[in-house]
Amino acid sequence: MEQFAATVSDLAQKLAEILAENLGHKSTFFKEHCLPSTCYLRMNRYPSCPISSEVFGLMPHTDSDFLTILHQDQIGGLQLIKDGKWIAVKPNQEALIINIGDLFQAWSNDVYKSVEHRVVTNKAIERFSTAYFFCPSYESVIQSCAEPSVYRKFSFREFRQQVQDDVKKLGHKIGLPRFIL
Ligand SMILES: O=C(O)CCC(=O)C(=O)O
Ligand SMILES: [Fe+2]
Repeated sequence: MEQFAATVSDLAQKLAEILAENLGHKSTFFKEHCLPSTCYLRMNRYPSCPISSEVFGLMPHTDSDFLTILHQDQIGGLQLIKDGKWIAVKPNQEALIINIGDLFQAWSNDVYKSVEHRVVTNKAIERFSTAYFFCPSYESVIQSCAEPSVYRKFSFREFRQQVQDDVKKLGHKIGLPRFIL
């Protein structure tokens, strides 16, 4: 697991730099703000569920980070929204899935989009996945790399707090729309 974390941590740094350079920004932001101590791994277990059509493994959401690197087993269940339709992501244990998170959407001024995804459960078989969340420190300020900016600048702490408050009050995350100028 430590080896996996080290490998995906390097990969996340490289991908973030490439995605930033692609927008014309040779950014040191990610090296300075996204450290091994501010990123984290989550191991997900989805028990089998006889009423799978009524129960999500994971509710529809976007990730509150820059990038997520995901490894899933052969069971399947991850879906993402494309043109208003839920599309199943074909399970492939030899592949990693890269998701753009909310912070990259804000940083790129909506050029990169944080994809909405969910997990449906399997009637008979449990499923496992491992997700690496590429996050900055709570003090880091996320600001658009282009003008005019779609979102006001915010600290990662502020963003997480707003998400938590919304989930508590409304039962779901609002996310970036809270920060539109
Ligand atoms: O288990 C999966 O395939 C997705 C996990 C996920 O979206 C998350 O942990 O945020
Ligand atoms: Fe997710």
